[in-house]
Amino acid sequence: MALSMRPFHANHANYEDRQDDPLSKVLQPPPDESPDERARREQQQREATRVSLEIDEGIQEARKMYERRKKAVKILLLGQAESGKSTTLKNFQLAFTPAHFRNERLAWRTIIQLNLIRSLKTLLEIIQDEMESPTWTPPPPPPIPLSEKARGKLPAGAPVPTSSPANGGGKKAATRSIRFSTQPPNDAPLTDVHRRARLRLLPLLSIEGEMTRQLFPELAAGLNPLPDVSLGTSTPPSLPGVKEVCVRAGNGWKTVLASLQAQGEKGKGKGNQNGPIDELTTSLSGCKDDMIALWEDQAVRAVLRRRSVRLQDMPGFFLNDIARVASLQYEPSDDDIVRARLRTLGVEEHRFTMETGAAGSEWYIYDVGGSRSNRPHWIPYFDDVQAIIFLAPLAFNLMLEEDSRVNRLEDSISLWREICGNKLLEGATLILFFNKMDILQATLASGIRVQKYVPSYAEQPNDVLHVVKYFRDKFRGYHKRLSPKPRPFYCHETSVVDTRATAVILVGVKEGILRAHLQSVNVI
Ligand SMILES: Nc1nc2c(ncn2[C@@H]2O[C@H](COP(=O)(O)OP(=O)(O)OP(=O)(O)O)[C@@H](O)[C@H]2O)c(=O)[nH]1
Ligand SMILES: [Mg+2]
Repeated sequence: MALSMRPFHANHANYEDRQDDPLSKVLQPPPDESPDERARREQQQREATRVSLEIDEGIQEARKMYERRKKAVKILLLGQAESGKSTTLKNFQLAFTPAHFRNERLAWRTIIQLNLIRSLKTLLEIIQDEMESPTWTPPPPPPIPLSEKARGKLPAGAPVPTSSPANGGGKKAATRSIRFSTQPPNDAPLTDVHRRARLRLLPLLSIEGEMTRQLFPELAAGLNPLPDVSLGTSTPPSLPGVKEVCVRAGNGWKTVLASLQAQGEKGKGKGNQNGPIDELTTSLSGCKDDMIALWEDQAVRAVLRRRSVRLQDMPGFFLNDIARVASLQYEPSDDDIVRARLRTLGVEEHRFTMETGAAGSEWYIYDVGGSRSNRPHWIPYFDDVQAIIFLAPLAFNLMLEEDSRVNRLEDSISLWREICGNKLLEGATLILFFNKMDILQATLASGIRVQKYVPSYAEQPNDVLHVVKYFRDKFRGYHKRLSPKPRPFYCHETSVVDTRATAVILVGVKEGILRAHLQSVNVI
């Protein structure tokens, strides 16, 4: 298009000399052109010139972008789903582009509220399951104090929590802000009070479902949007249901959130209607006391213990922060944003112009979806990255969410082997993060033995020091054996939800990558 317009503009000066050029001939004004026709033709020529210049500028801009990208440092974050890639990215943003990070606070508020409801949903499902289990029989209602009966304050048959100092007395216990169970933790049964609290909280789940549908329509339909194949080779497809808030590559969800927010503002302008975002906040706030009571309840805790469920290790866990997150004035802290869970799908490119450190330098960080169906989408990014940060939580006792037959650590190791041996990546620096060290620590402290899951670990001490050393040696061995060319092995133990400790590690990582990059382009 730009080419065909050139004769009007850039080559106009030698127009007369081009009488033999067939294109010029076609473009010659007709000999009997009227003044009106001439004016129209000249107007068209001016318009064509303007468009042509615009296209030229666009090409220039694209060329500059390309050059900038070629010179920039490019990092790929890899690892299985839930390994902490997006959380590491947020740490990068917080450390090196804090202003940009904090600009997105409002968008994260909704995601965190949805995270909270997700954990609540799991809790309610467990409570329901417990109550429906054949061994559960509703305990007889505790005796109603005669004085209460006589005053006729309670409906017939209503269960009345026991009056005790622990729950603030019988009268107070009938309100929502009670502690439901007062018996010793291990014998406390679930009662009708729990069932009713659960029923009161159920509407929150519908609101969450509706919100998720609006934010991520294709996911809410329960479809797996990407084919399920491993890195390079095909495996039988599996369609895991979407169980949490997801984000497609790109920043689409932030735009949708902004428009939902605007919808709310418009509603307010008209003096009545709340938008969906305000509705979510108001509903959460209305359910706050019930949520706190249920989560802090001894009988509920006993059920979780019996079933060995540690909700606090699940992604996007905010049940310990209900009072804050479910308040009307909630504003996420930096830590909240870092801990928020938003599953990545596909590959997201994030451009950084450093605000601190090597200020002004350009970095591109690619954050990828880590579940098996996402992995084929990583490959196009392999031939142009300087460094890979590979996240491998030492989750020796957990299975993949998308395939409950596959051990997470085993999956991480086979992925690491593929990355180490990949020819396209032979020039890239590989940096290994043993992430979620806090969870490893808690797992080992709870008495779970590595040997049970990894028989070759044998009788070595079941502590962090030995476990880390054992697996570091394994990862180092594959790195050495499979790398097409020798390269240094870097390994860090991280808990990337700890932003302060992570910032220190990232500064070192950033400097190392920058040095290697400058060396490769012969600047130093
Ligand atoms: N306790 C703890 N939680 C972590 C750590 N790193 C990440 N998380 C949490 O784990 C969850 C998953 O982290 P993400 O960063 O979203 O994982 P991801 O690798 O991007 O996952 P995909 O996008 O599905 O590939 C989030 O809720 C994080 O807050 C850690 O070191 N310790
Ligand atoms: Mg992610």
